[in-house]
Amino acid sequence: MTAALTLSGIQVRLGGCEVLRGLDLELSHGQIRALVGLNGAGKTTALRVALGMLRPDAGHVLLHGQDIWPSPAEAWCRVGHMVETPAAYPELTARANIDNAIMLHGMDPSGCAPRVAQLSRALGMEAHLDQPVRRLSLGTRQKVGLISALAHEPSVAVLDEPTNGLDPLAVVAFRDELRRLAGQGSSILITSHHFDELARVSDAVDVLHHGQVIATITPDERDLEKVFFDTVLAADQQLQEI
Ligand SMILES: Nc1ncnc2c1ncn2[C@@H]1O[C@H](COP(=O)(O)OP(=O)(O)OP(=O)(O)O)[C@@H](O)[C@H]1O
Repeated sequence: MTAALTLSGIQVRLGGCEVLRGLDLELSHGQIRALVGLNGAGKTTALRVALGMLRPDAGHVLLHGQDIWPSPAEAWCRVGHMVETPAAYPELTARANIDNAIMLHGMDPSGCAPRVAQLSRALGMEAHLDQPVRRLSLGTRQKVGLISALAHEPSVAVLDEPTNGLDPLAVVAFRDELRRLAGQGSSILITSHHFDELARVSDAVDVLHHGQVIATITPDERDLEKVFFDTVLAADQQLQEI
């Protein structure tokens, strides 16, 4: 079966630095896959490439088997995403921001209203839907971003540090939501620094180090945090010996 999302041989140079150095990654149907790595490892850059927000210097990005270039905006619209700015228009209400995102995905906001209501309830966001985003706390803005990314039940979702700033109740609700989406066949790529959370929700965790995937861990088999540190330390040791 064709993968939902494939990144192959991705190379990116930014500001004279090699940020991604031949990154390969495959997201299967119904899979929750995570990218972990130290600050600056290239996680956000990889997601931006996956979404067609950044053109790689080399390599290919395939969405459901089709190269996303030369129409990256189309691919971007087909994928649920939250990378960098959770809610784009601070003067608009949370609901208007969410509706804008739904329209960006080519859907009718009224058709997605029940789903927005369900996600808002689950994430504890109902009371804030009609407030301007500029008045919302950081965690509440994050919820706006998550609802915007998931309201249209995307076949592929790409989420950068989705649980940042969420309260514990919202973290649990978000985890349930990811599992529900994956159970329906959606594929989800996330980044996070929260290993406990990743161990609970991910099917596979890729360790990104200096722009390359150096290991893939199945979290239910092993202590994720320990394997991460061992893998990164061993890679650095090898580099020093060269
Ligand atoms: N526009 C840019 N110009 C130059 N360098 C950049 C640019 N964007 C990112 N970088 C560099 O690319 C590297 C990877 O950044 P990226 O944001 O992808 O890392 P990350 O793994 O997401 O980090 P973090 O865990 O801190 O979020 C960093 O060294 C960063 O400084």
